[in-house]
Formats: sequence, C-alpha cells, structure tokens
Amino acid sequence: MQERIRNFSIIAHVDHGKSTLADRILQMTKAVSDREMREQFLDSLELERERGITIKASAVRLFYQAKDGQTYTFNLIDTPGHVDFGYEVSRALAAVEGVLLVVDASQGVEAQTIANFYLAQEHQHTIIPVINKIDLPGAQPLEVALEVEEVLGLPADDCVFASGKTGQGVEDILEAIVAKIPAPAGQPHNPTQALIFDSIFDAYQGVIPYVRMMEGSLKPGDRIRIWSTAKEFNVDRVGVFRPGQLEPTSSLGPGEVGWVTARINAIGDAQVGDTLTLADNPCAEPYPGFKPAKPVVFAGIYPTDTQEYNRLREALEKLKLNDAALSFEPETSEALGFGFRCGFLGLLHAEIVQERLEREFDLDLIATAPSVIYRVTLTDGSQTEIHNPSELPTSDRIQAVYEPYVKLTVYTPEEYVGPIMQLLQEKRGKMANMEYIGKRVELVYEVPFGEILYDFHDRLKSISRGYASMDYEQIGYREGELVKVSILVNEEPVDALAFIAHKDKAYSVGREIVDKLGEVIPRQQFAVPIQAAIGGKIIARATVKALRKDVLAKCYGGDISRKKKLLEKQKEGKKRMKSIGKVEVPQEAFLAVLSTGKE
Ligand SMILES: Nc1nc2c(ncn2[C@@H]2O[C@H](COP(=O)(O)OP(=O)(O)OP(=O)(O)O)[C@@H](O)[C@H]2O)c(=O)[nH]1
Repeated sequence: MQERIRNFSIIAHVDHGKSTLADRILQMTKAVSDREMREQFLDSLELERERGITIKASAVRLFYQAKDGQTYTFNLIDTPGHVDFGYEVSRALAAVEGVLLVVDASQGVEAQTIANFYLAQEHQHTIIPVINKIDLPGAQPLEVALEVEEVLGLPADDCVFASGKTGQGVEDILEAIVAKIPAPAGQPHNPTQALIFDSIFDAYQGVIPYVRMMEGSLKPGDRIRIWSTAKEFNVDRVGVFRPGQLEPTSSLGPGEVGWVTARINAIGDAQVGDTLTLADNPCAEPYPGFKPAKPVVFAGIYPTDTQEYNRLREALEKLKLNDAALSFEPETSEALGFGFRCGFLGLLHAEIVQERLEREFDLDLIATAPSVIYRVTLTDGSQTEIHNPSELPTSDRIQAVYEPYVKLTVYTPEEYVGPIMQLLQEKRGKMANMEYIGKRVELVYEVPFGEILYDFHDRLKSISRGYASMDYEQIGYREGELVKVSILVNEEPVDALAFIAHKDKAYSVGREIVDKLGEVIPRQQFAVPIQAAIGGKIIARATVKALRKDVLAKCYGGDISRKKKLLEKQKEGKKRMKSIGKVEVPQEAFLAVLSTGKE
C-alpha cells in the first residue's frame, strides 16, 4: 500500500553516527537477526568497513510495525558524509521524501550538518532532527537541540533523542518517520517515470540500475527506454533491496525503491541521474533536479607494468558505472608511459578510486599528485583548460592564468578563530563573512581551491583540536599569478612531477619538494641530482647520494634466512616503482607535493 511507504535518508556530518544508527534501525525492524548483525551492515564495500566511512549510498527495504497497529514499508537510503561525496548525497535525496538529520550530542552542529540541512531543504523534504549518541558521558543533548533550533531554525521540541549504539530512542525515531514523513506521491496508471539513483555492474546480469519509481509501474517483460539515450531493453526481473541481497518481486509500483535487470550490457547505456520509462507509453518529461557530478580534481593513474594498460582501462570503465562521479581519458606521460588522466570530486575520492582499482581489479598503479583545473588565456587570445600541470604553456605564450576558487565555510568554537584566520591568510584566503552563533563562529572565506586541496583539512583539525569543521563550494575562476614548477631528476624534466604554484610560494614549495624527493628516491649506483626549475631557471636542488654497498654485503657470512628476508624486502620495495631514465622512482615521490606546506 502506497500510503504506508516511507522513503527516507539519513544525513549527518561525518562520524556523527549515521551507519551505526542505520544498523540499529535494521536490527529493530528485524531486517537482520541479531546473529547476522555485524557492524555497519550497509557499508558493504570492504574498503568502507575498513576505513569506517560510508562511500556509496546504499538502499534497503524494511518493515516496521508501528504503534498504530499498521505495518509500514521503509526504504532507507544511506548516504556518505564526507564532503567529497556530496554528489552521492544529492542523488540519494532525490529518491526520498524525508531525512533524519543526525547530530552528535557531544559535538553539536558542524559544517556538513548545515550543508546537508540546506540540501534537504532545497528538496523540500521533511527533516527530523535526531540528537544522537546521548549515551556518551560528554553528551549535551538539550544544548545541542537548542543549537539546532538557533542555527538551523528547526524547533528544539522536534528533536528526537537517541543512541544508535544502545538503541535508546530509536523506536521514537521510527514513530516519527511514520508520523512526519509523507507517503510518496505518484499514480499507478500514469506513464512510468523511474529515477535511476544508483547502479551496479554485475558480471552476469550487466548493469543493474537502482530506481525510485516516481510514477507508474514496472514489471518483468516490460520494454523500457532510457530517456537520454533512447536505448530500449526488455526487463528480465525487478525487485527490492533486502539486507545483503537483491530480492525479486512481481512488480514495482509508484513510490517504491528497487532494482531492474534488463541485460543492459554497455556501460553508459543507463547512467545515474537518467530517467527510465516504458517504450510504448513514455512519460512526457524526465525527472528533474539532479546535480550533475563534476570532477574538480585531476590526477594521472598509470599501471606500474605497461602491459596492464588495457586491464586498467577495463577496470576504470567498470568502476565508473558504480561511481558516476569518476571521469577518465587516456593520457601519455614521458615519464610514466600510457595511462589515464582521471577526474575526481576531491582528494579522498581520488584515494578511494586508486585503492578500489588496486584491490578489486588487482592492479599495481602509480598515481600522480592531484591538481585542480586551471584556465589559461593565451597571447593569441584563445582559451584552454589545463588538467595536467605539465601542459601549462611557457610564460611567453600566456596572457593570463585563472585558478578555481571556493567559498569555504569554517564552523568553529570561538577560541580557535585567531589561528584559523591565520591559516586562511596563509592559504591566500579573503574573508567574506564572519558571524557569531552562540559560542561558535562561522567564518566564510574565498580561497583558491588548489590551496585547500592537500593539507588544509588536517591542519584545521589540528589547530582546533578537532573541533572546527569545514565545507566548501566552487564559486568560479579568478586570475592568479601562477607559475609552473618543473622537476628534473638526473637532469631530465619529469612531466609527472610538474606542478603549478603561486609565484610567491613557488620557491619554498620547490625547495620542499626536492628535499622530499631526495629522501624518498632510493640510492642508485650513481649520484642523482634533483632540481626544481621555473622556466629555464633552477630554483632548488638536492642530491641522492650514490649507493655505497650492496644490500647483501651486510649478510656476508650471515645466515641464509636473513639474506632471503632482505631480498624479499628489496622485492617488496620494487613494487610501485617506475624507472625514469636510469633512476627508480617510487610512488611516494609522485605524491611529494601532497606533503608540502606542513609545519
Ligand atoms: N557512544 C556512542 N558512539 C557512537 C554512537 N553512534 C556511533 N558511534 C560511534 O561513532 C563513530 C562513528 O559512527 P559511524 O556510524 O561510523 O558514523 P557515520 O556518520 O556513519 O560515519 P560516515 O559513514 O563515515 O559518515 C563510531 O566509532 C561509532 O562506534 C552512539 O550512539 N553512541
């Protein structure tokens, strides 16, 4: 019964306890038995469980017997909390009518609490504030409820107090979902309109779109059409999400959340965000309101073994299906050979993609330092986008370089405002606004995106003892005095190591990088000079001294097992190395720029 369906998401600042609460909801609705219950059930990717964060949004259908005696169908769509994955949050939100906005009772409102709140508000969703982790000794539930009222304008009286850990208050949450979140609209006899909010790739069944039925219905045997490509397929099976499995059903009706198999083989035939309809009775319009995923950070990904190029391409194609925000195109590097320039939503996203490629596809990769996209106006008046720092033309051909800016919001207890402003100044930020909200301060700055890409979040956390939080959005391009710094290893420029920096910082960053490279490049049979240069001018230099002894020399006369161990260690060390000219360069070297700027 459609009126007893409730579709909702859980949104929160990172670590405020979404996944734990989702687990408890699963358990209390008996979706999984206590025996089956394992921590963070919805985080099905191995990587997610290991890192303790949610990367992919996942959906599950639950049944709840409410106090009014009726059984309700809940579709819970879990969302990730990290700022890189805002896109997944917005996709999840398009598929629901309401959200639980979870706020940690010991941390209070944080930057992404606010950002997610606005996202939910834009969708005009019902928002149920949940003050979570009330079991913690440091919990201040009432203060936090008042903060929610003050900062977000949600009445403190509407807050539900709960602990995902102990289960306290979780029943109140379930009752609030029934009482406050509206049943989905949509008519069974209207032309079918289904929103693809996610998809996975299955080796046997091809692309499996995850859909939210907005209008009409869908059943096996239907001929479907994908709106933007006009491609048609026959539906094999439809079904719903049960914990840990895809459960087939006879049909999907309006308001339901489920999956479709239709032997969609070609990657790209059923993209996330697209609308699925029936070929013989199509809907008039696609479902609107999707925020397209736009990569903002680019990095090169290369196989350590050049033979693996095709396998890497296949892996990227498969991964892209499961990760709509990833983009890639072939790239050649003099230093690294054939690989791909990949676009990501942020640094964490880049790291996760690399890790998934290595684990799920068993590839050995070298990644270059992620960089933002620069725009250049050339002296002949033409404009170009720079996705790879090594492509920046020489200064005589450049009229102006533009760098992307973000509006950065930092939310912090007032005692840390001084050091945070200093940090922002160092990052070339300009203050746009500063507002006191109780004992907290909201700082709004306009900052070059490239400046906050690498270490900003870590430094913000460390100078505020973990209390400050941040969120950002892109606000366009501004002209900057930017230069390309080339890095030469053994007198040879290495394109994959080049980076772009503000002219006032180029010297110090160049210095730091050659020093760092001097540390991480292992000694070779000969001395290796490492240099940083702007144009033809060398600005910094370091030397990797020549190797004096063979590693095995130490074992002369020693026992054989030790010798073996050393050889193994050496082999291990060889992995993820790339020969540049005659020099073996390890993965770390390509990421040296990431560790600059730390004190
Ligand atoms: N004491 C207490 N700890 C909790 C509670 N809920 C979650 N935690 C802990 O808080 C940490 C974060 O919880 P998660 O559920 O992973 O948080 P999350 O918001 O899902 O995190 P992301 O998926 O990374 O966004 C974990 O160490 C949990 O054990 C709670 O109600 N009480």
